[in-house]
Amino acid sequence: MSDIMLLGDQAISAIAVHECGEPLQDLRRAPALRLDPRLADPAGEYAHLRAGVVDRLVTAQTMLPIGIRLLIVEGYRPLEVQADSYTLRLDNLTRAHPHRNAAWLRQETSRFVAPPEVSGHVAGAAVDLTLCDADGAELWLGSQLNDIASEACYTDCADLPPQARRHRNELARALQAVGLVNYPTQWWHWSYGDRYWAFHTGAQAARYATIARWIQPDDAG
Ligand SMILES: C[C@@H](N)C(=O)N[C@H](C)C(=O)O
Repeated sequence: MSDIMLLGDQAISAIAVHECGEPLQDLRRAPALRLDPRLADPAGEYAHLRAGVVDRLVTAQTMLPIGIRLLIVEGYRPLEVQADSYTLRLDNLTRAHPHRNAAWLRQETSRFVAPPEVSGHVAGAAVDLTLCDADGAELWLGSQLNDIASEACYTDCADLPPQARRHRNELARALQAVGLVNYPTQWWHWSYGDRYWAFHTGAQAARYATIARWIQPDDAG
């Protein structure tokens, strides 16, 4: 697991961003995709993603075996929410490793929580998702989504039940076919158009910049 390019690496923050201007789309109005409410916020921000990401997910779903669907858990995340969880994890790691320097702490924090300035969720570019059956029952992919307590969160974890491995492979095949990139410390985290995606695809720049605060159309006036 040591050769993973972490989100806190300078190679990621050095990548330019050329905002393409694509809007966020509300997945609650995209019936083709099933949305899981476990992280729902009152404004429905979690249910938003850039339109180009939504289109790709819809196509990816058609590439899954019959009877299996994507289950979307979290898309857009406000900057302040990302900043709070980054600071919380950094503080915990600093307490646990008081002799480590700032660079090491930043890298290790980013193993599971992105620095706010490079976060794909804050750009509407990253999505946490899993698989479900035709009735919406979640499939087992080897760990709970967002459970980072065991090695099973790593996408390539060797020690998985065969069916969980099969499901992970099916998810990866479909999402990679439409151009999404996985963060290898978390099998559920995929993105398109953010800096991490640009790094891995060789794109000259990321397509989606940070959206600090998403404003509902009704609030805009
Ligand atoms: C905190 C976890 N759910 C997550 O989203 N991690 C990624 C790497 C992020 O913070 O962007």
